[in-house]
Amino acid sequence: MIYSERLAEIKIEPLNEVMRESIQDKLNNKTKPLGSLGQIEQIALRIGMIQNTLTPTLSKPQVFVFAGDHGVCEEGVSAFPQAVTQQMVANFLAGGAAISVLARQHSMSLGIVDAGINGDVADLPGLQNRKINHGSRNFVKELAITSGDVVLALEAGADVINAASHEGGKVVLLGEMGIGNTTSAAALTHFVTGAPLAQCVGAGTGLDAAGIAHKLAVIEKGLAQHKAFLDGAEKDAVRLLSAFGGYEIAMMTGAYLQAASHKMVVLVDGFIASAALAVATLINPLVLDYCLFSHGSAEHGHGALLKYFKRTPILQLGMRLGEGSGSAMAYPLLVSAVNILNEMASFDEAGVSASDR
Ligand SMILES: O=C(O)c1ccc[n+]([C@@H]2O[C@H](COP(=O)([O-])O)[C@@H](O)[C@H]2O)c1
Ligand SMILES: Cc1cc2nc[nH]c2cc1C
Repeated sequence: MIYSERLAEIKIEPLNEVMRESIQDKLNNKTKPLGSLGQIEQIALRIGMIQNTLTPTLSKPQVFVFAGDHGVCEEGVSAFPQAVTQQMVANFLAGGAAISVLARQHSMSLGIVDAGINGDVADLPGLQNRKINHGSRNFVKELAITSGDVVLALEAGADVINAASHEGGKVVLLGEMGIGNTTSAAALTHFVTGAPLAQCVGAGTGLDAAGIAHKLAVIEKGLAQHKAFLDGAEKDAVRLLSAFGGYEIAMMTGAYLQAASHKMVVLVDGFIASAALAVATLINPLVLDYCLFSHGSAEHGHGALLKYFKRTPILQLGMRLGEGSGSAMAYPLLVSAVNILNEMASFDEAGVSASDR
């Protein structure tokens, strides 16, 4: 599936299996019982394989939060009003949001990207303007995004990462902000994973049981609306994003692909960030090799995505905020994993007796 020349240029290399064995050997020879650092060892292994080295480094972690609005909000699918998207964007830039605090704590740069906010926010200092539209359209009534605009969004996401890579970044954390986006993400999750829709729909920002039932009914209407459009192309990334949106999700999809092509370590955030990655796997499944899953989101549908990826998240903290906040929480563990691989003594070096079994 080639959507544009720009996207066709994004090539992702498979990881080097020979390096897997060398890193595993190095980990096995550290002064500890075999496998005793559990998942930290798998994190070190993946980062080493991504960078194709026994001595990986994690310089310049960069967080990007992609923000966009969703026309389907007019169906009453979120506990919060749409205006919160742009209000939170102002909060990110002013330094008062959760991701602002965490990015400061870990000395990460924080880039906020207007992917499709429904408001005139161009005057907000520091905002990256990649706006394609003032929000997606209501997918219950029409296509959320034209196919042409989906391609533009994929390309814009890739461009954001290209710029980050030119600055020497080796690690990216992709987050999002968009009132209503768990509704889009639920529809996408259903199509990509094949899980029943009810397993993909949850409370989002805080719906009660009646609210969730209404949200499910709204998405079912959307599925019926786009049945003909998707017929025979249920796993076509551009058609799926066109049917259900949103701009920030499509930009993240492009960003994941470009980050993997640059061999960056990619930290995947919660439900919406994972849904965007799931769509990216339809374009190139190798993208997954470059990703670490920061946390299991409390949003109901995240389980279906993690099952589809066949991967275990690093943290289980009951989080469901978005913004890249789970990834920022998990980042210090990546630093620990890399330090273990680089600095911990081997049995030989430390003169410690290895296991005789
Ligand atoms: O990342 C998650 O797992 C997550 C789960 C639930 C909600 N959110 C955030 O909440 C917003 C979407 O929720 P909603 O109810 O408006 O669809 C959006 O801004 C997301 O960043 C994020
Ligand atoms: C306040 C608020 C902050 C958020 N951050 C990400 N999604 C969000 C949704 C709401 C409602």
